[in-house]
Amino acid sequence: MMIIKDKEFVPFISEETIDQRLKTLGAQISSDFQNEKPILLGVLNGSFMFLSDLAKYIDIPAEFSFVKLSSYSGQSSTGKVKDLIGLDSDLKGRKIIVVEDIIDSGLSMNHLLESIQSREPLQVAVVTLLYKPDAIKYPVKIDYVGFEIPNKFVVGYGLDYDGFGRNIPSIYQLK
Ligand SMILES: O=P(O)(O)OC[C@H]1O[C@H](OP(=O)(O)OP(=O)(O)O)[C@H](O)[C@@H]1O
Ligand SMILES: Nc1nc2[nH]cnc2c(=O)[nH]1
Repeated sequence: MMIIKDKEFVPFISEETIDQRLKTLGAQISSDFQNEKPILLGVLNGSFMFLSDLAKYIDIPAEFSFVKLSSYSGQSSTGKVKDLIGLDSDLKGRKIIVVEDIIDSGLSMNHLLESIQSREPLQVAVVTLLYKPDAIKYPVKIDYVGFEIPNKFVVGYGLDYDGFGRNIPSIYQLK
């Protein structure tokens, strides 16, 4: 059991289980993108640990870059519109692999994909460590999923609760 601020969390996915899954994902991505020189685009803050560990199992030439979604700017039919900030790579004509820690409602990934598409990449694939199929409100085509999980709040391995818990090396679930 672990307490972060006012909430209790219980162990959910171990370091060993994550590591094994990342080995498989890395091998799949390496095989699918051989000779393609993809750009792996991590979405901060949550993806920092996932992308860093996954990168070690990617054994093809690839570039690595990070972006962040601003908290919001303006409104759209889907609610808050988030802008893509910090992009320092030219995506035009490139194969992009977007790397997220979690897809929950799908809102963030939908906004992200719209922003990325406007930069005219050749192809966009999505990899997420965690996916909550029961929480999805804005459907997303996901190419690689680490783990499908129930609709319960999780922390650790990059994911925070109110800013804390990102440095926990495994994943915990709200009790
Ligand atoms: O599918 P959704 O319902 O949109 O939720 C998923 C998003 O929520 C988290 O980001 P958050 O905004 O907490 O930022 P962080 O990565 O800095 O923790 C996560 O990293 C995803 O980007
Ligand atoms: N930490 C954390 N962030 C999220 N963002 C969307 N879903 C989640 C979740 O379950 N945990």
